[in-house]
Amino acid sequence: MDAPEGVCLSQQLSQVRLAYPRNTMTNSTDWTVRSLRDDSQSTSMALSQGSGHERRTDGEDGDGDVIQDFGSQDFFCTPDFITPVEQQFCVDFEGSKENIPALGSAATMTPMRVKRPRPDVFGALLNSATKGCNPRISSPNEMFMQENPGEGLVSSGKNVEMNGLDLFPPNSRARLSALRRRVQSPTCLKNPFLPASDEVSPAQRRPKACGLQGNVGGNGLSRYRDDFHEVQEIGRGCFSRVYKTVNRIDGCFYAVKRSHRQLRQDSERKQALTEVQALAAIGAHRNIVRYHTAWFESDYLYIQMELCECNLSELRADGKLSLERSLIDVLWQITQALSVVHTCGLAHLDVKPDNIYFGNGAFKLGDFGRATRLDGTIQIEEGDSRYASSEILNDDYSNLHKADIFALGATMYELSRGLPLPSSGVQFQALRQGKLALLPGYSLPYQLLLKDMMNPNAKLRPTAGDLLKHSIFRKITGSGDK
Ligand SMILES: Nc1ncnc2c1ncn2[C@@H]1O[C@H](COP(=O)(O)OP(=O)(O)OP(=O)(O)O)[C@@H](O)[C@H]1O
Repeated sequence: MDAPEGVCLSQQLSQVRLAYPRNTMTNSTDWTVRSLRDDSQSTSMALSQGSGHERRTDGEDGDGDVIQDFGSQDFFCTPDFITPVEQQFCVDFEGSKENIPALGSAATMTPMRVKRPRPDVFGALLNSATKGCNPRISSPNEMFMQENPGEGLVSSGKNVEMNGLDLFPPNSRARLSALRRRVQSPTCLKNPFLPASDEVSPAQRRPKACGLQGNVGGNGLSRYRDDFHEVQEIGRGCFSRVYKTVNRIDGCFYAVKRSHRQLRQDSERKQALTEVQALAAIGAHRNIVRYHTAWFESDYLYIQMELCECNLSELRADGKLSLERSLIDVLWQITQALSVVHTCGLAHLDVKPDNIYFGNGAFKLGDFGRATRLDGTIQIEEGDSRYASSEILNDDYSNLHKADIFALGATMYELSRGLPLPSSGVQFQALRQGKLALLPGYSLPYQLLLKDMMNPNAKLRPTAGDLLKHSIFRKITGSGDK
């Protein structure tokens, strides 16, 4: 062979090295190596001399030459790769499926697995598939090929395997199911910054196999399952179920609320999103149940929120809320929440003991599912009639912030009295006329304050801002001018 041919071969060999993974070795076609080595000996010494890669062993072919690195027969294991004229080596995998058959095209090729342990490759692959990060990618195979050119591929007859899973053909549902089965929820991480009392126990951190019905998204993947470990169901309302969960990344507990129904119509989605959008608009406040994020999955709405311990109805039932002092504390904190809500131009419209939570050392207003704008630009859905003021019942929405004050007064009245409020009848009417029963054991200023808050005339009720200045809170704030 003359020099130019040798140079050409060297260039081709270096291309092969770029294109083909190491260790894809077979010893079945060493004739090609031998002939090439003989031919190229004069100009491609690096292939056989001084490189230190060549090693003599007793190979199966009896020849005894198995070369384990660059220049070995492994780079020439198929006739495809030794085509001498206008040879087209695949340097760029770039997700092109055209490259794939070449790996398995030799009839005599011994299947040999090249595995690189990549524990997260499926999770990453599926995650990015969900998020549609690359619109050019139409299958997990292509995704892997783009992200890991030339890596982890295994020749196995007609198809190519990755980590033992045959990934082709691409349009196979069974293949996707197999892929899905291989995805294991990661274990929840421990948050080292949490106090010991808030730590998630090892049992709670353990991955769980099953849970919510219909938890898998339309593309077979679940953000809920991926991001959260479900501990238990903690409550049900008319609209949703609420689960105690642990976030797998930050290791903290959260409440995740999932709609009962699949929300397919735009109108029902819009309605369901009221709570999310109201909470997002208001922002974080110590006395408002904190909203973190929300998403749709299989047409169910999921809302990630701060986890609370209990609500006021439960506290009252446990006898922990009977003292005036503790009720004034509740009133002070929820009035602060209402002050923020009203300042943001919103009304809650469903203030009641069930929707006031205790968690992280504070009382918090929650369930903003009926929140609306004070300016009346959003359709109003009335809340629980037991706490509804007379003007709301008469469809007068001109003082919506005062409707919240009435509902908070009614809430405090109910908790103080220890009896459920009527939803109709004489007593129901009396309360809307400002006729409150005496509350034995409670101070006069406290009772008068509740009477003010439940004044039949909305305009005469104090605003949240007025309330915060009331002298009854002096012990809490150390100030107050009334
Ligand atoms: N952030 C939270 N932390 C702890 N428990 C919660 C939380 N949010 C809700 N819950 C529990 O889940 C139950 C149902 O929640 P919620 O009342 O908000 O459901 P809903 O269907 O949206 O409301 P509604 O029935 O009032 O329309 C509550 O009664 C409460 O026990």
